[in-house]
Amino acid sequence: MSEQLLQLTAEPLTPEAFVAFGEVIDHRSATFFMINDGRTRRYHDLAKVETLGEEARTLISIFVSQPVQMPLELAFLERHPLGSQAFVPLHGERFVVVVAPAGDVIDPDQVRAFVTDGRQGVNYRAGTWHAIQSVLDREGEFLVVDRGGVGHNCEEHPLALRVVLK
Ligand SMILES: NC(=O)N[C@@H](O)C(=O)O
Ligand code: NI
Repeated sequence: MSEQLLQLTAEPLTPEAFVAFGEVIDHRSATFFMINDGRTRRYHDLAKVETLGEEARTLISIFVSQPVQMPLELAFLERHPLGSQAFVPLHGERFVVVVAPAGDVIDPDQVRAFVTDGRQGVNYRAGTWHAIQSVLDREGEFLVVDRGGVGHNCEEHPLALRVVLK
């Protein structure tokens, strides 16, 4: 039996809409305190880095990704059970975010699609199902913070998806 194609329209990303999946990394919606003799605003602790399991450690990487074409056709979502994963654009790149709540089965009714505004990053909570990075418009460079260590930390869940922008 062919798998049902799930069609989604990407909504503008907001911290409130994303709360079930992790955090939106965006200083514009955050508080700060002054440091460096009043020269720097520190927008502190914007997202929770999770690193679980044997020899777990935090990795800082750079992803340079080619843009996706819309509508975005996806065949699976993935999850990282042993750690969070954050993506922060380095040059104002917009990207598409597709997520579903953690759990061993994905309920199609709970899958959500978002589009960022170029100033936002995301931090997927450990176990949150998500599409692989999907940058729009042009080649994108992202700072990525996620988990290294022993153990398998990337699982896929087949799901036929088509995502459109409004
Ligand atoms: N595999 C990898 O490092 N990246 C993916 O997890 C992704 O979410 O893009
Ligand atoms: Ni991932």
